[in-house]
Amino acid sequence: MKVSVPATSANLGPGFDCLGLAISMKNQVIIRPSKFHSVSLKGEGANNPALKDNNMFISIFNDFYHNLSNKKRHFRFEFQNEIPLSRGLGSSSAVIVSAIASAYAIEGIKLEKDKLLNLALAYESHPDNITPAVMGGFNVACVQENEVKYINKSIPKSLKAVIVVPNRAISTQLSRKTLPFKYSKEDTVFNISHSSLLTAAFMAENWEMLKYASNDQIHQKYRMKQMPELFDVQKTALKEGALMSTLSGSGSTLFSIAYTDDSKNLEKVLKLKFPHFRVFITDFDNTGVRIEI
Ligand SMILES: Nc1ncnc2c1ncn2[C@@H]1O[C@H](COP(=O)(O)OP(=O)(O)OP(=O)(O)O)[C@@H](O)[C@H]1O
Ligand SMILES: N[C@@H](CCO)C(=O)O
Repeated sequence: MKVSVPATSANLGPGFDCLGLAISMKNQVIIRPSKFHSVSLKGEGANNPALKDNNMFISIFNDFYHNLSNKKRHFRFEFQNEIPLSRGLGSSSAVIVSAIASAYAIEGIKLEKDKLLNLALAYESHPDNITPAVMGGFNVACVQENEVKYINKSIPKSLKAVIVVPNRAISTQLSRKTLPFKYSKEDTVFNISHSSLLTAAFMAENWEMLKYASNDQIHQKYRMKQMPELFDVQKTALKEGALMSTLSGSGSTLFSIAYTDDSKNLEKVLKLKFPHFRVFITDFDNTGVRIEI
C-alpha cells in the first residue's frame, strides 16, 4: 500500500492560519506487512536518526492502527521524502495526514477526506496546511466547533510556484513565539481586507491582483527578521516577475507564484543572486492525499 501527500505553503501573506495551497513535491510511504517492524528512509531527513527511532509518523499510525484493528501485526515502512523538514513547506502536516490515511487504508476501512481532515486537526490546530495537504489546490479554511470549514479551488497550469529554500530550519513552534501577543485595529483591518482580497483573487483567477492582496502586517516581518536576507529574496522575486512572494508557513522558505512563461527567468535570477539557497520551480497539486492499495 502506498500513500503520498503534497507539500503545502500556508498563510500566503495575510491569511495567517487560514489560507494555504498544495504544491507538487510530496512525501510518500509504502507499507507492507512484515515479520518484524522496520523502517527505511530516503530523501529529506534520511540522515536524521530521530526520524528512525522516534518517528512522528509511526507513533500517529500506531495510535490509529491499534484503535481500528484487533490484530497484532508488524510492518515495514519505506519513506521517500521530498518535503524538507521545518522549512515552512508543511512537512509535519504531510506526516500527520499520511499516518492517519495509512492506518485506515491498511485495515481496508474507507476514510472520507472530510473525516481525515478533521482527524488531522487533533494534531495540528491551525487548518492552513492540513487542508491543502488533504484536498490539494488553494484553500481557505477556518475551525468551528472542532471542525474544519473550508472552500477549495484548483490552480491552473498557467501558473508555477518558484521556491527558495534556505539551509536553516525554523521550527513552527519557536517561530510563533516571535509574534506579538496583541495587534492594533489598523493591522487587524489591514490583514482582514488583504486576506479577503487574496481569496477573491484566487476564486476569480485575477492573478494581477495577487501583488496587492498578498501584503501582510501581522507575522512575516517579525519572522523574517530572524533571517533578514529573506527580505531581499522577496524584493528580488517581486521585481523579477513574481505575481506574489510570501514567507511560506512559518519559514524559512520564500514562496512565489509566477506565470509559467516568466517562471524560468525568475528561477535563474534567484539562483544567481542567492547561490547558497535551493531554488526550484514546481507545479501546483490539485489532488491532495493519494492512496494506492
Ligand atoms: N518526514 C518526516 N518524518 C517524521 N517526522 C517529520 C517528518 N517531517 C517533519 N517531521 C516532524 O515535524 C517537525 C517539523 O514541523 P514544523 O511544524 O516545525 O515544520 P513544517 O511543518 O515543515 O513547517 P510549516 O508548518 O511552517 O509548514 C519535525 O521536527 C519532525 O518532528
Ligand atoms: N499558519 C501557521 C503555518 C505553519 O504551520 C503559522 O504561520 O504558524
